[in-house]
Amino acid sequence: MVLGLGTGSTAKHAVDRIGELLRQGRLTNIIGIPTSKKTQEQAISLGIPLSDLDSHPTIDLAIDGADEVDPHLNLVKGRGGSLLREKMVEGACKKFVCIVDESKLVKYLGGSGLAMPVEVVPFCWKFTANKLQNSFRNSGCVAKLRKDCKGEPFVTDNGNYIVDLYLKKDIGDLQVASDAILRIAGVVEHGMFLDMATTVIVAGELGITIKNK
Ligand SMILES: O=C[C@H](O)[C@H](O)[C@H](O)COP(=O)(O)O
Repeated sequence: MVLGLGTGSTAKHAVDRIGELLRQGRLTNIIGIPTSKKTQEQAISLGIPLSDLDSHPTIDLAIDGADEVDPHLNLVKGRGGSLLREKMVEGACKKFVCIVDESKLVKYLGGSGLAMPVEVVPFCWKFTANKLQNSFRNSGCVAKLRKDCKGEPFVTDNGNYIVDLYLKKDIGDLQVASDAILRIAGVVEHGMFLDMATTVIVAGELGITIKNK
């Protein structure tokens, strides 16, 4: 089985568990495809055999977290900065299981008021950020360059920057918004994962809910 290994505080538990099952001999014959350098390091430390999309262009199952989930199981991802590799790996999956707690459920993407990440090339990032902000001005969009803890631009695993979009209102048709973002030269990828999750597992006060596509 080829397994996409997600990134973030939630996915970390899943990767730990996969490592544990392997060690106990309860899981055999798996290959992991990590979605970030951090997950790659974690998987190596757990002895999980790894490969990549070049060698395994079809993935059986990916497990990952998300930042927002809308009622149609569309997601926002990338507040940890790993959206590009996640989108490549999870876009190549037969099944994509997303695990969240109920604080991640939103009425519409961007509805948490938190960042909607867009990965951009560093070259003239302000130009790209302005284009992004203008594209969504009707939704009260503010575009900000993400900084690291030293106040320097946050650099992704791919050597790019992240521009976070903060929205005051619904951006409307998500596919139209996605196409508009991807048409801007300088944009590499955005954190909206539309129609990609096949299952979302939601942990809440009253237990676990499983939502299937
Ligand atoms: O870039 C980060 C990933 O998209 C994460 O999967 C997402 O931010 C959710 O992370 P967490 O499980 O830590 O809330």
